[in-house]
Amino acid sequence: MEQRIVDAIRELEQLDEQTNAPEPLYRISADNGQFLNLLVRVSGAKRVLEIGSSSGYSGLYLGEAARANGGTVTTCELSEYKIQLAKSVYEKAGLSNTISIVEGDALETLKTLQGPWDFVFIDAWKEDYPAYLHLVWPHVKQGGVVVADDIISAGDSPGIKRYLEDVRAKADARTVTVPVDDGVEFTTKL
Ligand SMILES: C[S@@+](CC[C@H](N)C(=O)[O-])C[C@H]1O[C@@H](n2cnc3c(N)ncnc32)[C@H](O)[C@@H]1O
Repeated sequence: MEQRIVDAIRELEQLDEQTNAPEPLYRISADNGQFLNLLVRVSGAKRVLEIGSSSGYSGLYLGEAARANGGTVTTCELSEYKIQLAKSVYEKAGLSNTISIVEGDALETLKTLQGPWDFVFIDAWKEDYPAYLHLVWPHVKQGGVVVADDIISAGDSPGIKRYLEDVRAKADARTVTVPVDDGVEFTTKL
């Protein structure tokens, strides 16, 4: 990975350790980041959507891979603090031409975004996961991928339970839980 992307990743890891940050970052782990980066690379995804940018940490892994594929990342966030933080992080990493932030409530902004999506990463509040699946699935291309985070760590939450029921009930999906870090649900559209 390019040094300035590695530096941006390290900077956010250090910020995450500070107890006086204005808002918790709730970032994925470095292992999960590497996993997402590899998934985007091997799938050749060019149109990547992320729901829940936070500080931009996961976006760095997604953006590096999407750019290698000649693609872009669209990422949704509603916290003003995190939007500004992510923007500066993408800039420092040299990824601001690759990653664009859609500001506002993703439950609304997603209705305005054009698919098709090759790759979708869902990592916002867990109770909204079923709604996100409902909103994005029609816009996921055939052979496209949806990855949802915290499937094991938040497995008791009603949102995650419902998400798993819904995704497993889809006739046009194949899906599996992968125990990387907090656990991700990896789904492809048939
Ligand atoms: C778990 S954090 C995302 C972490 C990020 N993917 C990472 O690993 O760096 C969830 C983020 O989703 C955002 N979020 C929650 N609900 C949202 C909504 N309805 N629209 C947009 N962003 C939302 C929160 O503000 C928070 O920053």
